[in-house]
Amino acid sequence: MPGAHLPPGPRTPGTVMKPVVVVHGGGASNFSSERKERVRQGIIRAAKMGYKILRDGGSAVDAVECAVAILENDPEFNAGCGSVLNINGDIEMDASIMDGKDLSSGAVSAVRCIANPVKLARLVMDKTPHCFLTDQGAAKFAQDMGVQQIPVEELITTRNKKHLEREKEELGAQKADCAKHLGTVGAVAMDCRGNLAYATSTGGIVNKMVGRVGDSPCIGSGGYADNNIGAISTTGHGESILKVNLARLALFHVEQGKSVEQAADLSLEYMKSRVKGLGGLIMITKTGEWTARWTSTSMPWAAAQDGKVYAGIDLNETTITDMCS
Ligand SMILES: NC(=O)C[C@H](N)C(=O)O
Repeated sequence: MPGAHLPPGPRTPGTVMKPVVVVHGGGASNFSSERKERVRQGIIRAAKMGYKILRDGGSAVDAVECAVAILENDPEFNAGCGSVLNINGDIEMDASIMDGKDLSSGAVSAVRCIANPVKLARLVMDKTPHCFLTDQGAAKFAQDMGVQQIPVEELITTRNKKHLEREKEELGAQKADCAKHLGTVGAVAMDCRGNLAYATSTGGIVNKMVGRVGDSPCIGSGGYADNNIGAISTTGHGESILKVNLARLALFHVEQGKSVEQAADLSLEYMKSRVKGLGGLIMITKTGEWTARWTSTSMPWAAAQDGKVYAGIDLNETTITDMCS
């Protein structure tokens, strides 16, 4: 069963916490078994790389940025290379990142022709007085920061071209089910100093209008991190997630004393009953409890802690392996 692992206890200054990273590959419908294996390998690789940073004493923010960048570079996931296409057959990507130590945040939306939107979001957080840059302003900032421009063709996969064609034939882009909203990526981490962070990155939803911005870059919807509560990254139908502020809603339940799993389920169920939205989330509380929960058909996820890697895609399917295997 994912989550509810032994909390390492409350933090006092100087206490060394047990680091943990949890990643997701987006709320999804069913995969072919061949693709499932590639997705599983990708998600486990990201968790292991994020954990390595934590184990070497790195920060939670560095770990989530690294894990999400790895998934952005993997064409199996809907973020960076592998992003779904909008109505014009173009790619517009959204990403955000947050440091739970001081609530500093960075986000970008509608960015094109860069490999790693999460790194641009990190630059917004670290190098500007703002939290969120969009479209042309974000593109200009990327240029000023020396972020390499790449041709959009490098981000577009054959699978996503076919996906858009199919979607246009079916004319089903506005459906609130999660089946079409695959593959957004996210990570949450706690470092050995007890700091929490999250990052989320996405190509959004297939056949979206030009300029459509989803939940993923919106602090409080696509994710949140506060050392005093927990860290969370969400996925699913963006319009539904925005309407209920899913990330902050789940952390509110944690603040009210709910367990990490209860908080996850209460917020996901609320989104389902109130706006018929499906999705999923990964979350770590300030005491180090973690979980991965979803109402979509499946959600690839992996967690790394204490030399072990936990992973799953479908409900009731968790594998536990040694980190070095
Ligand atoms: N797959 C996803 O999670 C999609 C993302 N939440 C969006 O609506 O932009």
